[in-house]
Amino acid sequence: MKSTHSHVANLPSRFGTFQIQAFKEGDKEHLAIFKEPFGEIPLVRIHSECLTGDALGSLKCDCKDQLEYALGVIGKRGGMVIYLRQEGRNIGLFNKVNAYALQDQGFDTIEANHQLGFLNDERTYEMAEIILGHFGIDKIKLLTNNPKKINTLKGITIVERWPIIMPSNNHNTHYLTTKKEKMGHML
Ligand SMILES: Nc1nc2c(ncn2[C@@H]2O[C@H](COP(=O)(O)OP(=O)(O)OP(=O)(O)O)[C@@H](O)[C@H]2O)c(=O)[nH]1
Ligand SMILES: [Zn+2]
Repeated sequence: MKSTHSHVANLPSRFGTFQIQAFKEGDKEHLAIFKEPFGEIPLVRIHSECLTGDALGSLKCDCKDQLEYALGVIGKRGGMVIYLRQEGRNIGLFNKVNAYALQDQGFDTIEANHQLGFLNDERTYEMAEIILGHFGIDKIKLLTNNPKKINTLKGITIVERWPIIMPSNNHNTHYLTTKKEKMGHML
C-alpha cells in the first residue's frame, strides 16, 4: 500500500539536529522538520515555499530570513517547521516569475496576482492541520505575522502568536508595506 508519509530521518543542519518527515498531497510533497521534545505547547512555524528567497537568497521578500530565524529558534527550543510546497502563495513558480515581471513594471504583489487572474493569496492550510494531527498536536504557539493563517487554522488552537519580523532591505520595503496595508499582516 502506498503511504502518504515517509519514514522519519535525521537531519543535522547548521541550525541544530532535526528530524524530518515528508508528506504527500497528490503530486505535492511537504515536509515536517522537527526537534523533540516539543514541550507542552509546541512552537510551530508554517512556512510557504519560496524558491527565490529560501534557496537563491532573493532580497525581494523576507522568506529566507524568516525560515532561518524559525529553524534557529526551534533548533534551540524544540518544535516544528512545516514546509508547505505552496510556491508563490500557491500560484506556482512559473506564475510567480510572471508576477515578478509585472512588479518590474510597477504593480505591487497583489495587483500582479490579479493581473494574472489569481486571488491575493491562493494558499490553504489543510495540510498543516493534517501534519500536526499526524503528530497528535492540536495546540500550538505559532510564529507568524499573518492573520489569515491564524484564522484559517480552524482545527488547531493557537495558544500564542509569536511575531516573526525581520529587518527590511531596499528591495523588500514595498513588499512588506503591501503585506501590512493590503493583507493585514501585523508588521
Ligand atoms: N504571488 C506571489 N507570491 C509571493 C511573492 N513574494 C513572495 N511570495 C510567496 O509568498 C509566500 C510567503 O508568504 P508571505 O505572505 O510573505 O508570508 P506568510 O508566510 O503568509 O506570513 P508570515 O507567517 O507572517 O511570514 C511564499 O510562498 C512566497 O513564494 C510575490 O510577489 N507574488
Ligand atoms: Zn519569498
